[in-house]
Amino acid sequence: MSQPQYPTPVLTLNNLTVSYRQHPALQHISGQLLQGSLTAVVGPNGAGKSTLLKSIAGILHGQAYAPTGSLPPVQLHLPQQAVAYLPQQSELDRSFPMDVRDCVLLGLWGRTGAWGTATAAMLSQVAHALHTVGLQGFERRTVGSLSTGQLQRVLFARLMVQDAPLILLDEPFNAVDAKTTHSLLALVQRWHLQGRTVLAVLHDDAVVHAHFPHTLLLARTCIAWGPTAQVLTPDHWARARAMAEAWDEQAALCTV
Ligand SMILES: Nc1ncnc2c1ncn2[C@@H]1O[C@H](COP(=O)(O)OP(=O)(O)OP(=O)(O)O)[C@@H](O)[C@H]1O
Repeated sequence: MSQPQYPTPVLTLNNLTVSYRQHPALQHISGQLLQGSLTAVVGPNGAGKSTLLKSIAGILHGQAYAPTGSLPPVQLHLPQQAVAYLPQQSELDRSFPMDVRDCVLLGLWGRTGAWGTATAAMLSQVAHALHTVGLQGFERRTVGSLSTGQLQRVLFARLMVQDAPLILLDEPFNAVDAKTTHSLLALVQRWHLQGRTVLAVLHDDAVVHAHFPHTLLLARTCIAWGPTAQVLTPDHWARARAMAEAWDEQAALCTV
């Protein structure tokens, strides 16, 4: 008799709360990401979307905790190395003197080691990834000389070689033209079909409706999380915007 197939969680959030210097940025987020799911994270500016991704990627500069309960606030059911993270471009130092090939090779860091040499197989993986994103021949260009869209393609090539089961994308299509967005969305779709789990911060509801079956709507707390059509309703957005209007960046420090 065959066993029933239960969806496997790759990530559980247990009452995740994050504060930066005692100012809360996220509060009481609980839920699970199931293996192979494709989920958008949306919400007003300052809603805590990037904070959520950084908490999962393990690169948070704030404090993450669970105010109640004994479980860890972010429970990855995968090793941390199994998580690939694409930061917002504004967080990258483009003046760093690195060429495109080395930038993509960083995705293989775990296999080359800090001072390791890239093998012919690795270089061929890099060439293949650059070809897939339409940047063959760009290997020796410095990252600082690329347009925003070209750099985003390079970073997607890096994610490809990283070959991670959980992929976090922070505003992957920001300042990227429609043609590039279209080809990067095709890559996201391919990752989804390969069974990878993808969580992406997005600002364009039309893109979310068209390509992301699940959505988490954040306004420092969870407004709704589930099938996209049930989450992106006018009522939910009105609640999220009303909460955003009430945020006070100068509020007194939380001492609880
Ligand atoms: N390193 C930090 N130090 C102090 N406060 C921070 C830090 N990072 C974020 N914040 C604050 O936390 C809150 C949530 O920020 P976050 O960047 O996570 O929101 P977001 O939803 O990604 O916003 P946006 O849509 O504008 O990118 C904001 O009030 C922000 O100012």
